[in-house]
This record gives sequence, C-alpha cells and structure tokens, in this order.
Amino acid sequence: MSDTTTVPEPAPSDAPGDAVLSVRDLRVWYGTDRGAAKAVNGVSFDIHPGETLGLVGESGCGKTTLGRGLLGLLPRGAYVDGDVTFKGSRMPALGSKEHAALRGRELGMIFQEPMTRLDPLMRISGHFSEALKAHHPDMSDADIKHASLEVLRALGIPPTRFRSYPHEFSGGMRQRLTIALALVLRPAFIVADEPTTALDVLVEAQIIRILAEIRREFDTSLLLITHNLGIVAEACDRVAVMYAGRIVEIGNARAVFRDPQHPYTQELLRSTISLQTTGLNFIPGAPPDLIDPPAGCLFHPRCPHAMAVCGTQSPVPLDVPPNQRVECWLHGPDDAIPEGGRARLEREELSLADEA
Ligand SMILES: Nc1ncnc2c1ncn2[C@@H]1O[C@H](COP(=O)(O)OP(=O)(O)OP(=O)(O)O)[C@@H](O)[C@H]1O
Ligand code: NI
Repeated sequence: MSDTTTVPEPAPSDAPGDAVLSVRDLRVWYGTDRGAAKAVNGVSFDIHPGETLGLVGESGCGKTTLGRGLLGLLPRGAYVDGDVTFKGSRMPALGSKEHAALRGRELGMIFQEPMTRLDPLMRISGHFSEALKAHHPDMSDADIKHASLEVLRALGIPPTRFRSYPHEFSGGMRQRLTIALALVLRPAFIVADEPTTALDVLVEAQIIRILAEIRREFDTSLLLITHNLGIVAEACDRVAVMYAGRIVEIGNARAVFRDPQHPYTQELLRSTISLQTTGLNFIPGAPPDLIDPPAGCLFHPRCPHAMAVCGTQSPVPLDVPPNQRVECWLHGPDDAIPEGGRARLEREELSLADEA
C-alpha cells in the first residue's frame, strides 16, 4: 500500500526527549510448568506529559502485566527485560529497590478494588499521613493536612470527611479516595487498572471525568487500562491495542476509532458495537497460547484477511499517516513480503471441522 512507510525505531514523534516515559522492547514472562508465558513480549511506546494513553484488548492479553511491570509490582520470579526511560533518565531495573523507591513518589497506581487498598481501621487522615511520610518523613502534620485537603478538594471530597473511616464512604467515593492517595505525592505517571469496573455506570462516568480533569490540574500522565472503549473515546488522547503480549496498533484515539488499521482493532470495535446492538460480543476464535504462540503474526489464525506471509513471519511495526502505528503485513512493507506472500493463507479449518 502506498500510503504507508517504514520508519526507523523510535519514530521522531516518539523521541524519548518529549516523553515522560519511553518503553522499548519490554518483555515480561511468567514461569509455568509448561514453559514461559510471554504475557508482554516486545512492547514499545511513549507517554507524553499530561497525556492519557488507553490500553485495551481481550482478557489475558497482558494489560495488567504491562502496567504492573512498569511499576515493579510483578510476582516474584517474573522475568523482565527491556529499556524504560523515565523523565529523561534510564529507569532503574523494574522491580529493583531503586525502582521501588520511585513508586509512590513518582509512579502511582490506581486499582480496580479500592477497598482492598484501604485499611478499614484507619481514618482517611491516617492513610494520607502514611503515604506522605513514607516519602517525606519530616513532613509536619499541618503540611500533611494541607497537602491532603488540596487533593481531596480537587476530587470533590469535602474536607469534613478527612477524619472519616473508609467504610463510611460509597464505592465511588472510595475510588476517589484511592485516586487522591495516588495523587498526593504528585507522581508524574500513574497506571489505572480498570479503575471503574467495580462501579455503576453513573459513578463510572464521574470518575472518568475526574481522571480527565486531574491530569490537567496535576500534569500527570496516565496509562488507563480498560475493557470499555467508550471510556477510551471519552478520556484518552491515544490508545494502544494489545493482542497476545504485543501492541498491534497505537495512535490518536479518535483516529484509531474512526479508521482502525489492524484487523484485530477492527474486530474489537465491531464486537463492541455488536455488544451494544445485539448484546453479543465476541471475536471468532480464541487468543493464542502465550506459552506456545503461533508462528508469524499472532493474530493470523483469527484474521479474516490473513495472507501467506502472516503465517510464517512476524509483521514489522509501521507508521500509517497521520499518526497510527500498526503491526500488520497488510500495510507492508512491500519489499519485506516474499514472492507469493500476499496470496490468501491456506488454512486447516476444514480438516479441523471434519475431525469434530
Ligand atoms: N502470576 C502469573 N503466573 C503465570 N501466568 C500469569 C500470571 N499472571 C498472569 N498470567 C498470565 O499472563 C497473561 C496476561 O495476564 P494479564 O492479567 O496481564 O492480562 P489482562 O490483559 O490484564 O487480562 P484482563 O483483561 O482479564 O485483566 C494471561 O495469560 C495470564 O494467565
Ligand atoms: Ni488485567
């Protein structure tokens, strides 16, 4: 296709200089009895100051692993590799002591279940005091109160609630509290992993609005993990679509929704629209085994457009103007596709059906 071009990595717009966080070729593998589960397998992207990047994809594709990996919150024994640049310097090895020191102060996390993050026996004031003192041991009580009330106010929680206990709050208010706790240290980067999944739709909308506002007010960059494409459309500047441990498409959220370039993104959008209209939501076939993934493009066994090359060679990341990046042979590069590679992929579906 003539409107696509090969670009050297990293693309100029992705130069680490502009980004608060640059991730290059990140891998996170889990050891299992059968071998390594490649939950994140060569992921590269940038987040710019104050930007919200949505991260979407089917269950099990590696979203949480990616988010937790960046914060060094992986289970023991996970294998991590790759280069991460944070605020212009190389980030300490993910999961190391130095990295843990950054967490909380410079890196924050908002989880799905706020109650599991709050101590039911501790007043809100105690939570703030603990969070702040962990990084600023000499901070006075007056300063702690001042800093805490400032974020509480920004999140619409009245100062009169400062001495309350977590159970005195509704689910939505509790999630506001955990956001406030993540923000009080003014981190440059926050991962929010399905922050509204446990909430009802109205409260969800409020929280998303709050997230969109606070990143402006606090100049925080946000990686927002969600299954909800509506949330991405409303709250995210860019979106990354993950499939089987890779980002298969990334770009401006509006552009990706209006004109998805990867067949997987197209299927994901189609299945979402179908959920809204028919209540049915699925993409035919199943995601691949992360321990023994298929050769070539990971999506080729499910792809309605698969070509011969897709079954044998991994696609090359390509920039599609104006600002999408996609890993899909349909976009080329032409000179990397072998003779006959564009032929329709012969599949074994029929023989499988015969056996069944
Ligand atoms: N501790 C672990 N040990 C082995 N495999 C794991 C571990 N944690 C996760 N996995 C596997 O890694 C893959 C990615 O999981 P992850 O939770 O990151 O996906 P996800 O995209 O966040 O899914 P969901 O949308 O359901 O939250 C899955 O196949 C999962 O089974
Ligand atoms: Ni997850």
